[in-house]
Amino acid sequence: MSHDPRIPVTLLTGFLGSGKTTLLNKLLNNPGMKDTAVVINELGEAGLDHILARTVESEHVADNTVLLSSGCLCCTLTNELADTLRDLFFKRALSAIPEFKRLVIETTGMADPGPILANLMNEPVISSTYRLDAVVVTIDSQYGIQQIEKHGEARKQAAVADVLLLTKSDLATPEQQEALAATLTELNPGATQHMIRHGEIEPEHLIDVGLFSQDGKQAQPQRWLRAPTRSKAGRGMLPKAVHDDEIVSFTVTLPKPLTWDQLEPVLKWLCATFGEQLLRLKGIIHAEDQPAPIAVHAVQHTLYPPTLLEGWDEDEPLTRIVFIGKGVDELRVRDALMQL
Ligand SMILES: Nc1nc2c(ncn2[C@@H]2O[C@H](COP(=O)(O)OP(=O)(O)OP(=O)(O)O)[C@@H](O)[C@H]2O)c(=O)[nH]1
Repeated sequence: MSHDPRIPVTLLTGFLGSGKTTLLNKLLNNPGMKDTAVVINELGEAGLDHILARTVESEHVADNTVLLSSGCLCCTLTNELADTLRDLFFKRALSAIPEFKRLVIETTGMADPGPILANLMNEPVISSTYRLDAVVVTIDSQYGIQQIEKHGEARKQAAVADVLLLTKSDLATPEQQEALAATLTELNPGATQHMIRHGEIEPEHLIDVGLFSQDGKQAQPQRWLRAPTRSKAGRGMLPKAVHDDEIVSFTVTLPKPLTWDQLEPVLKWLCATFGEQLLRLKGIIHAEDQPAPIAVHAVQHTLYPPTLLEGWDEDEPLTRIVFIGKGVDELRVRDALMQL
């Protein structure tokens, strides 16, 4: 287990028209974002030119911008995403393009983030050179609730987010804004929420918000996990019943330290059991056989190698594992973990 030198990736997604491109344009014009490579996935050829023109205002970014336009990253283009990321990495290594320090991937509005995340993390060359920093999701303040209710894609996007951006706040009433914030808190209590207009937000809220910051130092694991120190429901309380297709997010807090050797098989079993239903798993583990806390991460069937963190930044070390899934049986998960 070691610190992570890989290139951080921000996955920017959000429903059709929710403000992804507006946000990206603003971000890329921020001086703090100058060493950024960008992969943009648009459905169809239409609109590419104007996006290109708007996005690539700085030459630095122009060289490092790739457009994938013949399909959607989550369905037809998964290999192309892998090829593109590999290509960018090798060009960077050969100094054929300006050295970039981070990558932003903008998906189409109908993208299912699950397969994209799995692709990012499962392809060996990609996962050895890039690491997911955060999933940033834009949600239209006016129409977001309707879109989440009607479209599974919008719901999944919001559920896996680390950062939720409630866009177009100038177009929504205070009631709409409050209702959307409450809906999102219920769907994804662990994500941070920011209300924005015209894509304006400081990059520090979206970039390097994962486990490690740009200078290679550990960022804030607590912020990365975004799980309450104490489960709101309290230990031992029964979780709500869920429908098979409902996206749930819950945190399991373990009462005592354990060893990685004890925990790993159970996490692998959970990944194998829930597979595609498990959109994301993130955890900070108090392992008594390790000198410091460890961070774990899983997507669908895959559990990733754990990372050793620097130390606890809270008084009482506590194992917390966040599950985000569709139809994941919370009771079964708690049962399996509590038996440790
Ligand atoms: N009034 C207002 N309009 C906004 C705001 N943010 C974005 N828009 C407009 O909303 C429309 C859609 O924004 P885009 O940034 O293109 O949205 P997108 O998510 O990239 O759209 P797709 O690529 O189609 O999924 C554009 O006309 C933007 O100018 C905002 O804060 N306020």
